[in-house]
Amino acid sequence: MYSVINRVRPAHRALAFALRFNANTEGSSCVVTDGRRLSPGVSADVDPLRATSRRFCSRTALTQGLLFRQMFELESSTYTYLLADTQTKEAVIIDPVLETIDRDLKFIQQLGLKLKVAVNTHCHADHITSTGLMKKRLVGLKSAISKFSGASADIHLSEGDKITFGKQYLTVRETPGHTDGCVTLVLGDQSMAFTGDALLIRGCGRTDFQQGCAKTLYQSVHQKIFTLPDECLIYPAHDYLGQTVSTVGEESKFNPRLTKSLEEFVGIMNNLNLPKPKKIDISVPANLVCGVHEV
Ligand SMILES: N[C@@H](CCC(=O)N[C@@H](CSS)C(=O)NCC(=O)O)C(=O)O
Repeated sequence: MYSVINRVRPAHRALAFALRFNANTEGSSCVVTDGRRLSPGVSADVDPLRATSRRFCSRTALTQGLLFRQMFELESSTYTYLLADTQTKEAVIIDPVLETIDRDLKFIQQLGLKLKVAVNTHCHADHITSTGLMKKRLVGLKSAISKFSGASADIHLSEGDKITFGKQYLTVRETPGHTDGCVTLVLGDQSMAFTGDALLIRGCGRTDFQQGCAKTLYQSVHQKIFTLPDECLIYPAHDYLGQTVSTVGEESKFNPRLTKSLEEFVGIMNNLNLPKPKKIDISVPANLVCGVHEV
């Protein structure tokens, strides 16, 4: 971990430390960003140039018997989540990244967890999943992804499926639009939702490749995420501004894209003009085979 942090720019290093040491605690944590340009339709409420002094809520759910960790991968700004039952030690990892496999496996080993399932919220375009390699390193680990993703996995998920670990479980809600195979994973007591790229904090996943469809995404978010309790914590697959967590209540009130009408939303999404992810041409083919393409 230290060697990774030492190779990066000072602002990134500070962000990594802030996320490692301050996230997942009660109250709020100070995080730092590197002044990225905001995408069209993304709120300027979080000014990246002034974000060094901003504080972001990082409260976690208080579900009894749940261990929860949010981990960050710097290059793709991806969040990986680890959830475990504190009694049985059975665990699930969400959206693990190839570059951070050693960190994640070391952490799992240190905490004495039995990792049952590695689940991807969708076939990622910007980074390669570590799921396939993790399966090679952890006997009995199963991979899971939506049946609509087109990707190979041990478990193909569909609406209403439950991923259990000890007394805890995640329920699958299909939330297509960024890709056909996007799912949101909701903790059993509906206190947390892992939204992948469907809903980001004050943003959402782009809809300009991999079967993306703005109208479908709008309907997914409104029907499958905004119908969760207002207090439900939102944990996305990415954040580019140092934000760590939001809630259904906040996003349904303040999300600059998804509070618009369907027509306005489609207009915003069709005019984002974002450069394509740098690693898309290697990530997608690799993620279609659990990240082990030509490995
Ligand atoms: N610069 C990054 C890619 C950034 C990006 O396109 N992010 C995606 C999610 S990963 S496919 C996205 O949906 N962004 C939404 C937005 O509004 O920014 C790279 O080169 O990898």
